[in-house]
Amino acid sequence: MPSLAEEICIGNLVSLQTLPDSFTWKLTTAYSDLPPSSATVEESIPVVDLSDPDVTTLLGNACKTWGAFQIANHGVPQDLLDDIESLSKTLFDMPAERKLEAASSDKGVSGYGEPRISPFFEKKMWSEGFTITDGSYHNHFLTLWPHDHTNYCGIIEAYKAEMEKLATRLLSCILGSLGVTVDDIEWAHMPENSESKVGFGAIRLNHYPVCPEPERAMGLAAHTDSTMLTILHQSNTGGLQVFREESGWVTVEPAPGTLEVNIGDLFHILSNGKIPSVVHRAKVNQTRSRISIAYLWGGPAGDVKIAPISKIVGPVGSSLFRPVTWKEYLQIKSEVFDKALDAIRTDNPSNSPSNVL
Ligand SMILES: C=C1C[C@]23C[C@@]1(O)CC[C@H]2[C@@]12CCC[C@@](C)(C(=O)O1)[C@H]2[C@@H]3C(=O)O
Ligand SMILES: O=C(O)CCC(=O)C(=O)O
Ligand SMILES: [Fe+2]
Repeated sequence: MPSLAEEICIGNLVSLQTLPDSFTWKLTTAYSDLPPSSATVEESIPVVDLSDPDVTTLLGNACKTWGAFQIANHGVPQDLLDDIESLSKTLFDMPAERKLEAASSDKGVSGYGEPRISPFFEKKMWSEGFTITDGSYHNHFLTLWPHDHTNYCGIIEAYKAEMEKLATRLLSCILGSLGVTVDDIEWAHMPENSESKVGFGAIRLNHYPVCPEPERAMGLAAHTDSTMLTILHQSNTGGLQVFREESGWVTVEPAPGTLEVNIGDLFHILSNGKIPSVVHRAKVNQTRSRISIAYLWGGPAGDVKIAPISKIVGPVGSSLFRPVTWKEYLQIKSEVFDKALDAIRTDNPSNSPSNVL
């Protein structure tokens, strides 16, 4: 019987020459690895310069076509990106036993561990990570860095502040491309929600160690983020792939100075389906390990319901999704994973009151 450290920590597997069966994926299911026959040229997601005068149109097109894009001139200081990347490296370089002292509890999400989506897959993913959803990372950091935790906590706080600023800016540009403003979001007018119109979701530090057989392994399986949007910083090693029906899996090469943005399920709901949430995954590498840092921008806190923006639905249109709170949506996602959007669709016969127990 393997110990918890052997069971959970990919750090113990890097010396292996072959992939254990429990980590070997058959990549023939839902999203094929092969490009569709219609895909002719090698494609890539757009890089949008945020200082471009046409930024609203450019972001709108990228969102509608891909649900993902890279951004240049985003204003996040390079030093901060370097700091959070080196914080992540320091953490993942620790021995398995040390990392496990900061493991997320059985019920909790925050802390060190496997990707949260792991239970939905038969095979294990070739990655480890650390999730920050609340203040509990202070205690985890104190355990990991007894003498230096204040410094590391400061990096997280500064990162959160910069990312929130950037996410808010992106939200207003993307809404602009749909002909609406933040004030058209119904919950934005609620006085009790004035402190934070969209809530913090999570920061996920991901580590993908060198892998003996990358073709047969999976770093992070295909998923959409539940968020409004996710801002991703990837180290200089590629691995992120986004899926588009017409193109198949497309690798997002890390371009120096850029950040990658994924549209999440909440934005899909707000836009009444006009903007897709992007299916993405992370592949691994035979010679280089990889770090990525995802800032997952969540929904509004508490009882506030998220629903398609009325002005986008229009006077005669119909709302594709029923209203849900962010907490409720995360719960649905944790139960039905990739069927979560279907579970709240108003035109899905299995969601009609007579079919809901
Ligand atoms: C706020 C959240 C989004 C997330 C679930 C969580 O409660 C905390 C972890 C987040 C994350 C990060 C990696 C990918 C993802 C799908 C996962 O398994 O955990 C997302 C979740 C999500 O977007 O649903
Ligand atoms: O590591 C990556 O490139 C993807 C990470 C990701 O999708 C996530 O953390 O949600
Ligand atoms: Fe993701």
